[in-house]
Amino acid sequence: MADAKVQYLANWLDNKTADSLYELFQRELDWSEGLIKIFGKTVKIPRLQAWYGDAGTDYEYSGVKMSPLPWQDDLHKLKVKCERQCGSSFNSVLANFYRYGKDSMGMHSDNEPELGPEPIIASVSLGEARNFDFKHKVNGEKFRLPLEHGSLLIMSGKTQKYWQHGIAKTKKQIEPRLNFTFRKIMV
Ligand SMILES: O=C(O)CCC(=O)C(=O)O
Ligand SMILES: [Fe+2]
Repeated sequence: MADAKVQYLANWLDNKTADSLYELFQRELDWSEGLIKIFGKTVKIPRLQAWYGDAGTDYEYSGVKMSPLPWQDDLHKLKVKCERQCGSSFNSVLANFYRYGKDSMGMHSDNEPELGPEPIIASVSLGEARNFDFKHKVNGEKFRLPLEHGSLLIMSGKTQKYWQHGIAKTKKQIEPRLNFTFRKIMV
């Protein structure tokens, strides 16, 4: 991919760990129906989500101000494992719970000013594999990458500047998927 730095590590978590975290995070995290503002109207987003992070890492997301919950222990351990892998530090995570095929995430870039000019984002996936779509903002080039159970995707460099990404809906009968995108918010 031109203008991007993307690394995909399949089976980054061994299967046993991935299976147990998949169960544990569904149970233990404080999932809620997120809200966003579209043209001044507040609407539910098509998935559940939860923000965890260090105190003070407030984040404005699609017009809605979010304050992080304090780290859950296992999530904090996963953060440390991502930090070791990436050689950089993270202070917050957006957790997403795609309950079924019609849950999705629209095309976007993680390019909020709080993330700095070339953010490193570490994205852990658990459960049903879902397609991660990339689209180049200038030439429209596309890539599709299924994010599998236990995988880690690292996006860095100019990826957010030049590419959008998202999770499309599917009509297939599928199991839930969890995703965790660890970020560093400049405070
Ligand atoms: O679920 C995914 O893999 C994508 C999540 C994402 O793009 C985000 O949280 O910004
Ligand atoms: Fe994203």
